[in-house]
Amino acid sequence: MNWTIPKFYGRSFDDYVIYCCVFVLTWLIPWWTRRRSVSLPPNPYGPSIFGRRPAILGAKNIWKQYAVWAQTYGPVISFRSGKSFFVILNNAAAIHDLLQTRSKLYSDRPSSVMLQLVQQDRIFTRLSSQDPHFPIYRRMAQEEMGTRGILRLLAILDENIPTLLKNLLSDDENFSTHLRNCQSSSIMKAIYGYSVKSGDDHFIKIVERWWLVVNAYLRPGIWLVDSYPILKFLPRWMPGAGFWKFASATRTQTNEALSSAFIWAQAEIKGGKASPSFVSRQLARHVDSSPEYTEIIKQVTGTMYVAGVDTVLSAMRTFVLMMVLNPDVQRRGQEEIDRVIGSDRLPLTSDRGDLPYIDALAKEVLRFHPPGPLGLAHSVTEDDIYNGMLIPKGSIVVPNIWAVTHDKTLYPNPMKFDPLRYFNVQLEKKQLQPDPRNYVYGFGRRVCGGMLFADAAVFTQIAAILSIFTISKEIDQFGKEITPIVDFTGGIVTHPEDFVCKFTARSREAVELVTAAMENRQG
Ligand code: HEM
Repeated sequence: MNWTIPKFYGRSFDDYVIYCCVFVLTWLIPWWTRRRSVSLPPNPYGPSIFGRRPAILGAKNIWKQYAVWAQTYGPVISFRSGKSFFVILNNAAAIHDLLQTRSKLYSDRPSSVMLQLVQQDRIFTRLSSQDPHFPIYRRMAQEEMGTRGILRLLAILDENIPTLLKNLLSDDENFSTHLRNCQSSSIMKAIYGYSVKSGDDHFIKIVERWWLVVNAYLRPGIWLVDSYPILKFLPRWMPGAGFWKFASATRTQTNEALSSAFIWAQAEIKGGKASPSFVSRQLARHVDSSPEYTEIIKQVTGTMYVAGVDTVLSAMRTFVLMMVLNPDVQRRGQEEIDRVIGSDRLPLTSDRGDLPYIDALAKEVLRFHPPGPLGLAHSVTEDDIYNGMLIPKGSIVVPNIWAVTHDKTLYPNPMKFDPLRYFNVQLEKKQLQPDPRNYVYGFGRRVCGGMLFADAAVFTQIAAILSIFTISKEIDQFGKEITPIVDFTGGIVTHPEDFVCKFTARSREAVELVTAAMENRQG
């Protein structure tokens, strides 16, 4: 029998063989050789047998473990978890070189099958830097919360302080709840023009229920379907397809969390009753634009709430813990407030320039425990080579912010809580320690979209609390002081583990000041 080789598009099979050879010789082999000549960053776990690693990013204290490994393996370490390849950057130089200097390459976010299934890949913190809408998201955040926009928002932060102080006066046991409500109220007002009436607020509950789920279950590496995307074709009734149930419940929750307050704000604007807000200004600015813009405003503002409450709360809980454990620092802060502000009024956001010690104290809180010790993971869009190591395209790149803010070469004696480290006169070597805000708010094109708002909120709450209260150790039933342990939860945003303490009003005048501030607010 005679075999005839068929022709495709007028070319013979031989032609295609030759094209393939040319492709392999001119592109594939050099690429392969280049890739083989550099090695991956050291893997502290050693070779993996089954290709799957435990989900580790949100584990408690994992940032400390990475920092310890960095001492043995160098500042850049890597490992594989299922199909994901993780690169952890453990010092300021590596973070600067990759996430800042090569920001164009390193600004993507890791996506995953699960994120797409729950439709979370459109929220600000998760949006791909390759998405055509990404520059619009960033521009919007800049317009509303950048150096000019922030000036409109400072009054909101000041307005919410009297309620916080009043709540702490009447019920210091639940100080975390009061701190959370204060920050939630400020954000809801700034974003939607919505005034939160009680801690039991309907909109806040919706968002917080959703965020609890997201924080706990949407970390890279948790779901098997992320490592083995083929699993998404499993019929929903099959064992192992339980992720479908989670995905569909979370998708509904996501939609509700992003839409509820937004729809309320739209109705207020339509009815001519709205107070100025992020939503009202942006809707007015894009009044003739497509519905696409409305969707973007909804995604951006919804993310602002979730990104902005837990983070500030974490910093404030660390502040309270540090005040319990460092009474000298607390006293010094109070002295500065008494000297500069006096006892006739509460400190305001605008007092920052006159309160350098409180300013330093706020920085030290962020350094001592960055609310996101591992920041938010970036992802790299091309193969890259750094210091002779290959960072493969698609790697999940994690900045270990905690390791930087506890690097002895930058911050001597890093476990000491010491605001004086930012005053160069205090340092024998005259070496100024870097401002930790350069690290704790993230890097490059993905730097925190609400950084100035967050920073002003942390400063104002700290100054106001120290002007009215002394925070101290709680006394147990046997009359002994309870010393809290310095220990932090796992998660993306991490908090001090629950602890008890007392808020005692510093004087009768302080109590009267709070009462008067509340009356002014209501009047
Ligand atoms: C002390 C409080 C806060 C800290 C420590 C903090 C820290 C961070 C960090 C580390 C990132 C990731 C940056 C990166 O990927 O390199 C981030 C992103 C972000 N933050 Fe904050 N944040 C805080 C408060 C806020 C507030 C109050 C808002 C809004 C009102 C906000 C909005 C955002 C947004 C929208 C992003 C996503 C930016 C993007 O993906 O392009 N944050 N933040």
